[in-house]
Amino acid sequence: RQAFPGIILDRASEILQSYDYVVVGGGLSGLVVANRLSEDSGTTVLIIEAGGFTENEDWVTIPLITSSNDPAVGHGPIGSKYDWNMTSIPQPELGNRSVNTPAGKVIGGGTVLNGMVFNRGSRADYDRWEALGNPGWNFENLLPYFKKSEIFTPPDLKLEAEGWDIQYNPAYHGEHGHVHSSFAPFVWPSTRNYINAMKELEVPIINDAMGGDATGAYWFTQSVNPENETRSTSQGFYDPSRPNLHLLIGNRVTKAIIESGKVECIEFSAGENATTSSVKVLKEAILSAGALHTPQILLLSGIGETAHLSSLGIETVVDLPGVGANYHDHLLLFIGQTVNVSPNVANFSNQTWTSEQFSLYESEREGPFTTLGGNFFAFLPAGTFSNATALSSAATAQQASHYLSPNTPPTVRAGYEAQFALLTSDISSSTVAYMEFIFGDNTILPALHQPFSRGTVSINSTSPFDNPVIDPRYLSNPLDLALFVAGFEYARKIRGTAAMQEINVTETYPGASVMTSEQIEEFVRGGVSTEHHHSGTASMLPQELGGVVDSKLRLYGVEGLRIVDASIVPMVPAAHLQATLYGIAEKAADLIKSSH
Ligand SMILES: Cc1cc2nc3c(=O)[nH]c(=O)nc-3n(C[C@H](O)[C@H](O)[C@H](O)COP(=O)(O)OP(=O)(O)OC[C@H]3O[C@@H](n4cnc5c(N)ncnc54)[C@H](O)[C@@H]3O)c2cc1C
Repeated sequence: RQAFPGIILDRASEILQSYDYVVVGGGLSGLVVANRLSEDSGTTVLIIEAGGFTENEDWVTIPLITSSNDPAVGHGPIGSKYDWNMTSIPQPELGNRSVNTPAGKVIGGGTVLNGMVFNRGSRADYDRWEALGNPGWNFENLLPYFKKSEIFTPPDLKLEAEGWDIQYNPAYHGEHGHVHSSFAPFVWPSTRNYINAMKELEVPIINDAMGGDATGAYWFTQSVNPENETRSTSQGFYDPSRPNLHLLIGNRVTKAIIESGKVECIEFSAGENATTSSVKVLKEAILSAGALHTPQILLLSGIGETAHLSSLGIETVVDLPGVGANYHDHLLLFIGQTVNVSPNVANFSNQTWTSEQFSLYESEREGPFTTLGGNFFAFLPAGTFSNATALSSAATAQQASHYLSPNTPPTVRAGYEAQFALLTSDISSSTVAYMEFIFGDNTILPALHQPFSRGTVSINSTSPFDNPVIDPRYLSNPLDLALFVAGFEYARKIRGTAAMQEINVTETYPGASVMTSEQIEEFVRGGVSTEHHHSGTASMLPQELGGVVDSKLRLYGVEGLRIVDASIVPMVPAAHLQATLYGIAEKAADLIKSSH
């Protein structure tokens, strides 16, 4: 082979001895960073990814199938060979349930598994990052990067002809990026009732929520390529024609070797019994293994809290107590319902109808197979769906870090206190959303978007082939449970509106057996699951606040090592995470380029 064939490599022996940049993980963030760094043909870049490529199976690419777990339409990639198939440790506040925590083990990472909701949070969600000590990390500064990543397509005129009033503002969108954002060409008829229900409840309808005004109800885009109505992933950022970009698949990074405070090499291996190889880093290594694996790699490299490292016999290279701390996530709750309007998702139980719709998708790229089951969601401030005054008093009465794990390091505690102050004061804000309400025909799912609880990702083995220990400590702060109870009750209020009653929206699960606050609490504990927005496990924060990276995403204490993935997010925004991460990775690439 030539020295730089620009190919996908599946054997360690084929790679060069050294690269300017080694990117760990070819998921969402890793592929964006690798793309931008390799734009300069004189710069050499290697990506090392544990998984491989998909074969563009229907269950990965067709929006309805891939985002569904409805046996009538088929199962998506969760639980498949493209998933790491991990679970959390038992969660005491969830009745000791372990929660499934799917994560992409594939080129494209989570973007191959995800539900394709593509939206951004409110201005205030991002401005908080700057307030926590990260200069330049605010909405205004991020917007150009959000736009840079995106290939936006306006709604099809057909939707307007059908009477759907979908507005957009071109100033908030980009057209020259590599991930598609588009509106599904099909809208379930019940959406009209949802929209009217929101109006009835005086929830603002936002014309285009991508511009930082995102508290209210709105149409959202999907990461779907409108030309063929198939999933658009971060693989769009992978350019195989570049000879200076190498991609090694099927290999797991086992650790970073640090000498005299600088990254020297990245070690990797194809399997537990395979040999370990290493590649020299000339400029920087970028960890983009995701919020569940990046802390594992750091800990295996001797970067973390000394007490944790020494309990496993790992020598400390950098004592950084924030590694694996500040874990937080959005949680959601399934509540079942039926609607009486035609068609609705219950039609999928009719095989003939489903086959007809599938044929329509195959021939015209139209119909319900182009959607995720819903196109219009609400992101609401606490004051809209709960008694914000009571919640605010309860938060104010709390000692900020009382509900953290007792062995939380002091710097992490201090960082949480700063976040807690923001979470508490924003309960009364009208521009910060605390819960999302996902609408579909068979459910209204409340999802917690400003969690007060914090957990950890750690390790209990020195083998890089063992899974990390995921302890989200879901609902460990009782304010999260209180928010859920209010969210559950608000979902009933939505169902009770005249607009929803026009189509007889009826709760089928849990139904009348769950009425009191205590019963709702029990239902929440038994039912919540992850919305897959794991964040914060290597937070961008000042070191005295438990930070792992600085505002240029450089790891404290090591030269030439940056982190670019969901683990740097210090406080998760009230939005599904991918659109935010695409923007972060774009900004990170510029930060890296400007320092060399
Ligand atoms: C089931 C599911 C549904 C979701 N739904 C939505 C949604 O609808 N909308 C939305 O906005 N977001 C959604 N998300 C979230 C979003 O996809 C993730 O937040 C995002 O993919 C995280 O990006 P990342 O770069 O941090 O990590 P990832 O995209 O997870 O990439 C990490 C990559 O690193 C690789 N890796 C890990 N460890 C190693 C190692 N040791 N060596 C080599 N490679 C390694 C992994 O295989 C993976 O490819 C969903 C996620 C999931 C899992």
